Amino acid sequence: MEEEKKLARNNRINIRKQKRPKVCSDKNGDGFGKEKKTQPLADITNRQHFPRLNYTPLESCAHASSSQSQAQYPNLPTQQHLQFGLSTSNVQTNFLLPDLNEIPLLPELDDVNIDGDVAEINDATEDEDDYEEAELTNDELKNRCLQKLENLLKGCGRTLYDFPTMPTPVFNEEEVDNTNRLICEELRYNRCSLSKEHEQLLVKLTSEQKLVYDRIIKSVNEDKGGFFFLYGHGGTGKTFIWRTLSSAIRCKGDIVLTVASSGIASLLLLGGRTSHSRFAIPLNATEDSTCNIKQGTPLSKLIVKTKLIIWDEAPMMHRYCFEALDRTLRDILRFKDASNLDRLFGGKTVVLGGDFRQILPVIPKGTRQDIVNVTLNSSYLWNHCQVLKLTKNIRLERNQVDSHLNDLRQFSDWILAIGDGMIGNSVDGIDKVHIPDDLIINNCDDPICRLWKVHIRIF
Ligand SMILES: Nc1ncnc2c1ncn2[C@@H]1O[C@H](COP(=O)(O)OP(=O)(O)OP(=O)(O)O)[C@@H](O)[C@H]1O
Repeated sequence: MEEEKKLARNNRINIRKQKRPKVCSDKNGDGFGKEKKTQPLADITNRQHFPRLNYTPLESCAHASSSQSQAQYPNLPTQQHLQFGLSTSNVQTNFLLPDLNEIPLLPELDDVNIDGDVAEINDATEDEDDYEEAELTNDELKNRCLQKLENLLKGCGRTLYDFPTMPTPVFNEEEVDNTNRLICEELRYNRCSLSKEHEQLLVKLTSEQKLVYDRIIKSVNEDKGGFFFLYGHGGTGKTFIWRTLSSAIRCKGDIVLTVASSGIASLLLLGGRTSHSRFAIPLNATEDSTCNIKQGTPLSKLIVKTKLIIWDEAPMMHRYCFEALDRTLRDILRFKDASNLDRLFGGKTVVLGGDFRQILPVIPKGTRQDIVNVTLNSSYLWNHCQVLKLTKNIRLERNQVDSHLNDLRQFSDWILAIGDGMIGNSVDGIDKVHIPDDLIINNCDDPICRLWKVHIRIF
């Protein structure tokens, strides 16, 4: 027993000390004992399957292939399972990239694609790789691979520039920050299917929806910033426009942040979050509050890269929340361009949406005046806001077969008229609205049961 433990300990030590793999497999996978050949990087990257590969850090390849070969060839000494070597003192270029074709033990390549789960194969890189699923072009994939190698080498006090035959990565500000989990999450969408979705949604837009879409997309494309409010009552297609806008931008590999004032509303948005959670808005925002986002953090980098911010159900939020976001974006984005300090939301395109007839901010025991004072349109921001309107209730129009369509139309018009202050008399500051008889449940023993039956009948 002691002997076995000693042997195992020696094996581990030998593996760690090993500066380069002593053996590797050949094309047939059974050629242990041959020296590893040096291959130019281009031979490897130009192979047909390469674009489908998720890049895998060297340690992962070594780990994955090593454990699989152990499963297949249990009788081989442990060292012979290690197929790649990366020494802290002596890195050989021919070991930097796994020779994927020539190592059949490196698991099924079809499983290791850009949508795949290297992380599942390799526990060691689970945290690191599970967000690296953004769709990449061949060049981006190659560059990421090289960036990762460069980072690994830097950890060893070396650099790819030490190896003249190796290509070098491009690191620049606009480059995808693949260590930023927040950015990677926002780039994870399937661009191809989003592009198709966008085409389908775009042709369906009504003329007033198309006008709204064009205004916002123009602002995003020109990158000059803009502050919009999309005003439309229920069923006019606000969510439909959010989907069209976000698919248009995301299918190009750009970032849209979709938030809503409430958790339930955020569920209707693809990638939606609550605004408090996404922008770290203080729970009790005051007149001078800023969001809890520090310069240089992953969240601030995500915001810098964002093309469009969509904020649904905005009217129910206290105006201090929007003002806090405005101050924070100016502060973050002034480092990109000093003039952003003087621009609304730091020059980002921000679209809020909702209906002021619906829920307004809740002020405990507040008067009407208190509530009006804290709504968005009492903010300094509102003076700079471009209000876009949707008026046609598409939800109703799509239900033309519904035998209760007329009832629904009447009810919808009546509710809107109340919201617009067209119905009701003001007596001593209190508005009184007459409810039509057909909407009142009279003479009933069990009103809740009756209401339930009526509700089911109509909807
Ligand atoms: N141009 C369109 N073509 C086809 N269907 C549409 C169109 N616009 C909206 N719809 C449909 O109408 C319904 C209502 O739209 P949507 O949910 O976007 O409205 P909304 O303004 O967000 O409503 P609410 O405020 O109640 O959430 C949805 O089923 C949506 O798919």
